Amino acid sequence: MWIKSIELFQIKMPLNFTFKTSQTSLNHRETIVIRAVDELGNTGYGEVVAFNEPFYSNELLMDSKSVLINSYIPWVVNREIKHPFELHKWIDLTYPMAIAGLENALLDLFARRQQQPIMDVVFAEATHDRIAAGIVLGDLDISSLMQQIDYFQKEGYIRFKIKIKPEDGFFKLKLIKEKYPDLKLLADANRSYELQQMHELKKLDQLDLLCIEEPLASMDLLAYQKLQKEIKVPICLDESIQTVDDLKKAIQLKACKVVNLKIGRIGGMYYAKQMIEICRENNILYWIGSMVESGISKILHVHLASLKDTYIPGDLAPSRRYFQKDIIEPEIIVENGMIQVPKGSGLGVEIDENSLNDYTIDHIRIVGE
Ligand SMILES: O=C(O)CCC(=O)c1ccccc1C(=O)O
Ligand SMILES: [Mg+2]
Repeated sequence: MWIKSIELFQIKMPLNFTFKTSQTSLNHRETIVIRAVDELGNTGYGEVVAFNEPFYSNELLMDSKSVLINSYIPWVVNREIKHPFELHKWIDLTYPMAIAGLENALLDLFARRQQQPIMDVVFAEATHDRIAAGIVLGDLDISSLMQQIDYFQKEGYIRFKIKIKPEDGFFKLKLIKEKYPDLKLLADANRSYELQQMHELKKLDQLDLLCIEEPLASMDLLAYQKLQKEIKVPICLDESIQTVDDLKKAIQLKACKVVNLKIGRIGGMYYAKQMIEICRENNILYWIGSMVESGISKILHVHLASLKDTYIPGDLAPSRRYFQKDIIEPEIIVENGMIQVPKGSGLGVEIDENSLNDYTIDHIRIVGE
């Protein structure tokens, strides 16, 4: 396919709630939506999910934007691309979120052009038509936390991820477990514990958690190796696994039993597929996370989570939990705790251009000469 133009829509979406983790507090989500157009007028969309501050990854949205404009996009515009994964031969992983956004847009474009669902282009395997949703609750005070769990479990959600910090993480999880023993429960510490807090970390073993995500402040896999030897609860790595080599090293060291895969963090679907294959070969459990993003990236994660051997339901909740209005049509909805995986070509959803324009704070179009 011949790439005619690429557009960047820098968007700023107000969040319906303050998203609080051990590291930060978010009221808005700013990302960059990428639209790619081919010579036949087909379009494809991807999203660059970097943040404005380095609380989660070192890649900042402004850096993703400039590397896209100055380097990656001039490379693909006015060029014949046989397959979107060709990108990864030319572009390294210095800016994984920028490359993922561009790859995802070209992949959606390519799949639509071939009239194939996006998952069929990448994986030759059966997938679920519907998947279970998962709720992530921020670092809330205990009464709001219990209230929210009560509300969402009545709505049909069964899987809950709770953001925790050392000061009160165990206390909160224990109360939740006592009141709702049957929930599928996990916790994400976002690097807030020290290895020296072993006593606090070991207490998590009492709670029958599905896993503890990214507990340690240091991203040192040797520290994780030590920790996983000491605790029974499976360690799930998120931030610490950015490349295929990181994953191989973690497996070799037995530094984790579970991996949270997010397409932006690891640089695209090309790497997601490789990591899933590696997990399968090494009996590492994997599941699909997310990053408080618009429906464009979220729905791609819904597709990925339709693989049949994910460990637990993903961080995948309805559009309206996050935003008053999403930019995909139909929006992501959850009924009885389940999300329908879109059928149809590419991402299987349309883009609501009005919403996209409403949220846009900067627009750049790059065309070939
Ligand atoms: O609700 C979501 O989209 C996932 C929330 C989440 O946990 C998260 C959101 C943004 C950045 C990092 C993380 C994380 O998994 O650590
Ligand atoms: Mg996480």
